[in-house]
Amino acid sequence: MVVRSKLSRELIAVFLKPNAVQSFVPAMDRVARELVRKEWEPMAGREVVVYEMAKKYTFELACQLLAGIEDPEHWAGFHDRFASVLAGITSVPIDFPGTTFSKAIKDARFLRKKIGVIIKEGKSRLEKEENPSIPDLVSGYLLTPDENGKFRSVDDTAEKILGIMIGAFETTSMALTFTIKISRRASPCLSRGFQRFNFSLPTTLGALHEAAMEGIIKISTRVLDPNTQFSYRWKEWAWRGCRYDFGMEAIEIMEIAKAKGPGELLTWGDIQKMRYTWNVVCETMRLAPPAQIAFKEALTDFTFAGYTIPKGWKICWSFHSTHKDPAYFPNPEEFDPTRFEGNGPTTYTYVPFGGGNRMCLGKEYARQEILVFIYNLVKKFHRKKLIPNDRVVFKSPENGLPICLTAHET
Ligand code: HEM
Repeated sequence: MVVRSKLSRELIAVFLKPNAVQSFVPAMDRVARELVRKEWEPMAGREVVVYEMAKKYTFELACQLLAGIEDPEHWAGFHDRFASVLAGITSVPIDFPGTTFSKAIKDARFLRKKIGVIIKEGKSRLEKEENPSIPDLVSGYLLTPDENGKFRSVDDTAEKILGIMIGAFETTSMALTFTIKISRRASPCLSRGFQRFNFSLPTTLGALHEAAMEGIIKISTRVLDPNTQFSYRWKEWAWRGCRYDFGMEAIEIMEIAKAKGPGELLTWGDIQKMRYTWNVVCETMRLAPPAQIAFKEALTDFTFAGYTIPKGWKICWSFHSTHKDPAYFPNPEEFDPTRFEGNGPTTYTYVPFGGGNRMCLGKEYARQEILVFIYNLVKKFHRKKLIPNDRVVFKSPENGLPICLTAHET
């Protein structure tokens, strides 16, 4: 059993390794653009709920890129069932009609069956191919034998795929929702500046200047000189100067957008340029970790804060406590993405993806899908929170973070 789960981990690790998932960026962008066209643009000026937008996007990606589902639209109706299974994992385990746990069991059974059908289709397709490729995780499972040289059963594969889809979809949706909740809105001045100056250096500086004049931000006068070369250093100053109140991520996103031809999809190279945006997301996940705990096993006896933990005990590690420790994060309640500049936090102090040999395998996949979503949102729209202080109940905003989108003028 242990060997099998190790093998399974290796298989997922190969599929999700950073240089393998790089090729997913255009596909992620295509899905996001479709959502912009079909769902977000028609809602301009009306209420949209960020958590729902994020779930739809991450779920569609999980269907296409992990499970190899070709008609994610058909599957869209099932994402409540995924949410139900997730709720069951953290519920009181009483299997009695009407309980969350009991509903989760039923929904898991339903989904396993549905995934099973996809797997069977994948299997017959792979059997017909002479040199079958591995375009998704399902194919990976079906084509890789276990330690006894046997291929996995449909049920076993369905179980694994269901687990990964659930883990992948909820955490990422949560990270996206909180990023929109916590990070500041892009200032209308910034966007006016973008339009007026066609996104160039004077744009940025002009927009910053305008924002400073309107009292939205406070920045050094040196940054405001529109004749200065827009070097990395300037950008850094601008970033520090406006201190994320400004939605600085919008600047780098607009610069990427400006360099793209019409219809040209994002690439991994573009994702690499979104450094500030990723710092904003990292800082959001520090304050609101999407997965809040992890279980670890003590490999030796050890003493912590006066308590002796014997070898073999299971330990519940709270990411919140680690992330709010002022020894590692001065003014821990302050939202400050600059903490992630340079080498960033020291090892095991920033752990939204866990740590050690069971650390999240989907970290790079998650980074890409989060940045692609933010790129598409920020590039197209201003956003206004409709309930600015939407209360966080348990671990998500009570109302899912309703916002109003307004398309940038073109
Ligand atoms: C923001 C998004 C995500 C967060 C915050 C997150 C967080 C985590 C955490 C905390 C763990 C447990 C680590 C530990 O015990 O030390 C984990 C495990 C895992 N995650 Fe993620 N995750 C995210 C997205 C994803 C995605 C998108 C995928 C797949 C595409 C994924 C696949 C996995 C897998 C396979 C494991 C199990 C690793 C193992 O047990 O060996 N995760 N994740």
